[in-house]
Amino acid sequence: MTLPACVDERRFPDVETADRALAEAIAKRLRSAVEQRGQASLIVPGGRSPQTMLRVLGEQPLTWSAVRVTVSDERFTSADSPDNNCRQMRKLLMQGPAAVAEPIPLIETTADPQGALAAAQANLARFPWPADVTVLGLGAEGYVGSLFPGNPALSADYAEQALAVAARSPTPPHPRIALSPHALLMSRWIVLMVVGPEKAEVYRQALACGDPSVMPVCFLFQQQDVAVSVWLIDKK
Ligand SMILES: O=C1O[C@H](COP(=O)(O)O)[C@@H](O)[C@H](O)[C@H]1O
Repeated sequence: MTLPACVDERRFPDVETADRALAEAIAKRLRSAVEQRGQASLIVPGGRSPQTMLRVLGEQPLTWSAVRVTVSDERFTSADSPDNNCRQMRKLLMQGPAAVAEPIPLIETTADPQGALAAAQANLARFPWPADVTVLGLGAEGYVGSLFPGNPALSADYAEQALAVAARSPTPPHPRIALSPHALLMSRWIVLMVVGPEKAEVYRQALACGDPSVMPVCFLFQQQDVAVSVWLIDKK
């Protein structure tokens, strides 16, 4: 299958090699952003795909105090819940050298669900856009972040969108907040982690599908402004 012009696929024989290569590539970009602009910004996903990579990335030498980090999406959970993506980011990435990076949470309290979207927007105003690096996981139904099939943001005009949008997982329990397609495409480099044969099959289906309202990841493939590297491990 011919790949979209914005996509380059990088295939790896195993997860360890892929995670180390990605951590080193991200660190290189963040280092160069700090050198050129005095600051750097990074978006990371929740879920299982990035877990080891985040640990390896957090050990990389760079001026982490100049780096702001946020998550691609968040669930309405308490900050100490194992399901909280920002908690995972702090626990895995922000150890060792990366402990001094500045985290920007999307949801800080579950006490005010009505005000949560406005609060997320306010937090995201502190994030230096465009993101130097945005890492995304690929969900089983072809979603990225918490942009699940049918989310209205996937069929709206991206240029008109807010940075964060309301989202709901098809399987309960948590309502969510997701970075919008507009926000995710405001990146200098996007990496899509496709880990394992099942996800590789989802990725191939998405390339063939081409409709973001059915397989949300497709919105990454239908643009020409941002390079998207697919970090592909299609073996067990
Ligand atoms: O719910 C979510 O799932 C996706 C994919 O997770 P994975 O465990 O299949 O890697 C993740 O990227 C997203 O941030 C998370 O909230």
